[in-house]
Amino acid sequence: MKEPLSLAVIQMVSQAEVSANLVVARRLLEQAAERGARLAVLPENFACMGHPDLASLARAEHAGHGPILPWLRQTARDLGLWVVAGTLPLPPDDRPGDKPRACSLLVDDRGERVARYDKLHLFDVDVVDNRRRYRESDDYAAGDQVVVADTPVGRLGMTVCYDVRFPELYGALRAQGAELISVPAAFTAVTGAAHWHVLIRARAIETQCVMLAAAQGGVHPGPRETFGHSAIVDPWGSVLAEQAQGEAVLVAERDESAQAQVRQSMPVQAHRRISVACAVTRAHLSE
Ligand SMILES: O=C(O)CNC(=O)[C@H](CS)NC(=O)CCC(=O)C(=O)O
Repeated sequence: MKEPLSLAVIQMVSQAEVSANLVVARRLLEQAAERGARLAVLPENFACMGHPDLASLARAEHAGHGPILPWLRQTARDLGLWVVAGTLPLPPDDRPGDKPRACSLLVDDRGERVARYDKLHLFDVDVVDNRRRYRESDDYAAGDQVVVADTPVGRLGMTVCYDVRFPELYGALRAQGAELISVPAAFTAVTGAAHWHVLIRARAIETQCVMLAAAQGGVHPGPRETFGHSAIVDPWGSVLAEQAQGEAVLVAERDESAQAQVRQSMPVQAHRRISVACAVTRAHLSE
């Protein structure tokens, strides 16, 4: 018998203080490891929601003085767990003076960094909630790369939150062989209620990938309310596990033969008539 490939999605209600969020994240990752997970996905901004000075935090992390990266390496190593570290603010590796990006890091079970994905689509949107206006580009610059990485649970495509509204990114990930797709998120309560489930299930169905959607779900400083409903969705679009609000650990097994069956019986990748050129446009990059 092959060892099961268990996947975990962590839901949090992160606050402004980094150290307190890291204590919570550690406890939830421990639960994921105890339940047999090989890879776990943390939500967007797991370590800081409503942090007053993201630029300084990003600079400190890049310089190796921040609290988050050493914590991440240590936790992954202690628990023997691959971790998708939701997002944290980091400048580009080779340009530490640049504006931070919303960076999703993949670390392996020895705590080594395996991949870095910088959120491509920034949430500059007017929403009818108590904040009304989101301008993510005030704090962050956009990424410029599509990223897949091989893990023991399969080939992972990396995305973040608002990206989930841009199916061509997911098509590019499928074309690059993705079998699982991570979506750390902090959807607003308003847009989440209207669109979240449709979007994550549609991306699962279109790509025939497992969607690992790790959300923030509750009330944060601001105040700001996030939708939650973290979920693991299988390649047929079925929701295998879900949590509406509050801290949670979701675990599900990757069924490789079921995924192969879906892809074989409905070969959408072979049927594709329109291929979208997979060049990331730089036109929207700020600065
Ligand atoms: O700013 C932070 O503290 C954390 N980052 C976020 O919350 C990000 C950028 S503001 N949120 C989204 O992308 C929401 C997308 C969304 O809600 C939708 O597409 O409807």
